Amino acid sequence: MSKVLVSDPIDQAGIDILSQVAQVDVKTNLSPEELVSIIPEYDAMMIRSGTRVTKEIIEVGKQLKIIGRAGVGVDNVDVPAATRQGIVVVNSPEGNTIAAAEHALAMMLSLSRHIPEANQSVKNSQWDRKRFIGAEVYKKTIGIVGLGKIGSHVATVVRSMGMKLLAYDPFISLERADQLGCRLVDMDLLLRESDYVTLHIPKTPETTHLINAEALATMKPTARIINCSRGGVIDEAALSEALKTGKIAGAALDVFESEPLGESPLRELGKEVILTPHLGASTAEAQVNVAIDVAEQIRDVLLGLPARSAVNIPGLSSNVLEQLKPYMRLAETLGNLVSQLAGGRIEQLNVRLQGELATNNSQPLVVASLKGLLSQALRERVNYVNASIEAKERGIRVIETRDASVQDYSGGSLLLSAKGSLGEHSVTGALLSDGEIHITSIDEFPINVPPSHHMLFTLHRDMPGIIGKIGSLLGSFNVNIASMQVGRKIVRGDAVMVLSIDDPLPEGILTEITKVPGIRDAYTVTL
Ligand SMILES: NC(=O)C1=CN([C@@H]2O[C@H](COP(=O)(O)OP(=O)(O)OC[C@H]3O[C@@H](n4cnc5c(N)ncnc54)[C@H](O)[C@@H]3O)[C@@H](O)[C@H]2O)C=CC1
Ligand SMILES: O=C(O)CCC(=O)C(=O)O
Repeated sequence: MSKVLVSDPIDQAGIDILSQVAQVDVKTNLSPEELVSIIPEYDAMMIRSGTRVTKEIIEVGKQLKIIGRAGVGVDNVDVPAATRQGIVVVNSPEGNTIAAAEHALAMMLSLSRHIPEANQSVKNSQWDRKRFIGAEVYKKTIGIVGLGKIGSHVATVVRSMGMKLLAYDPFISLERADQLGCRLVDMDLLLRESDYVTLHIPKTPETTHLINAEALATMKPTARIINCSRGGVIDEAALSEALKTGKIAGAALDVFESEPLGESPLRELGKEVILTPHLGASTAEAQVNVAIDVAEQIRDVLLGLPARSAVNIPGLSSNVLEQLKPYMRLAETLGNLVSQLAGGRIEQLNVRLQGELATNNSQPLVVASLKGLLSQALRERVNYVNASIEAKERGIRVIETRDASVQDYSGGSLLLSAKGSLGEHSVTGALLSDGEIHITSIDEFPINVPPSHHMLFTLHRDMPGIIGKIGSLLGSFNVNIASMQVGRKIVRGDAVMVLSIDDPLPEGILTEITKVPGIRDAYTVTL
């Protein structure tokens, strides 16, 4: 039975799903050393933001197949290291959207009305109403940085509160911003005109310290900033200074450069600052959503099924995946076949999507072709996650082409050709109406055979008696032929023969076959 380590608090709904297929160990607050020592026995990890899944943990986690992040941000996982090791990393892109947006809104209103300080004063038996004069958000301008899922929900709500909306997001269209009632502007204008700035961006090299001393100096002295996205997008030292010197009026932060927040000048500030301990996703509803979403994906991957929100399998959204899955099987089979025909070191793989297939996203098919191509060399070490990296590291050049004009099979066909140190070979395949894979050409010779576990291919002169000779030779070695087909372009020219055989070819027989007059080459293949 598979073993899953849950190393952060996860809702029971997720644990129940995992328990259907695995032994689930919930061990929270582990030190990095403890994690390193126990991770080798686990097939999957489920985490929130508390666990840092470092390269060291990944490297010793030899059994790991999947790391599930019950939330959005995967910046606490070394995704490149996981990818290299073929570990799928999944998240829950939407499970906590509303929770995080509502936390930002709560922060904005709390900051405007000094709710935390006012609450504390009443609890301290005071009744000071003058100290807590607030500001209304109605008719004020809010600048939303990052108009993705959370930023969009914030926009929808603040619009209905009568605020004027500015947005900065270089990856969002004018139409989308328009739909949300936002004026898309540059960052400088957003900072200059906003009474409230709310950040909803990932932490990337571009967004790190996006809000620095210079940016803060641009803001109005009455402006307030809210960060419920990622620590590090604000320079905390510069922010503390700007608050202390009155360059801006307030800040509400849920996330920090280092978590848990240690010694910080932010702690010394008064009612102009609200700090929460990364609570954006902490609602009962969001925790159920993300736990179910991620646990289902871990369960599926442990059962050999694809994950719907993998962050490190390029181009595989769930819709694309469902539609292309049979063709990915085809691509993988053809990749495996062509690598065995080409033999030696492969230098280049051409992937041609033909007919209807030419209108599809090629990336999943390329990845599947590479997985098949490398499966002889890497066996189970290669998967959809690391196939592209492994190919790149081996210097395999990948060329993708499309030809919609080829109308050979309904649904289209896929042609792979591999060029290597021993020559070049090509194979074409398609799916028949029942979804069965068929190899439809070898080195441009038309054939129509389903792949089988053991196969023998010959290139020979099309002349009487040759098929009989191969049959007798195989018989003399006690090899049983399950099926046989010949493909040729012209009568008595060159031809290929494809045999499905019941057992692997015994040692030495391939050399005997190549000695048969008329046989130019012979290849044995295991699929
Ligand atoms: N505080 C908390 O507990 C939570 C925090 N988050 C964090 O909130 C952030 C936003 O999450 P979602 O809206 O779900 O992500 P999303 O991917 O839907 O949206 C992010 C947006 O940021 C934009 N963006 C990327 N680089 C940018 C740049 N340089 N400048 C401006 N915009 C840029 C993208 O175009 C995208 O529209 C993430 O960092 C996520 O980790 C999410 C959930 C809970
Ligand atoms: O797991 C959590 O509570 C943090 C959520 C979060 O930051 C995210 O989903 O990106």
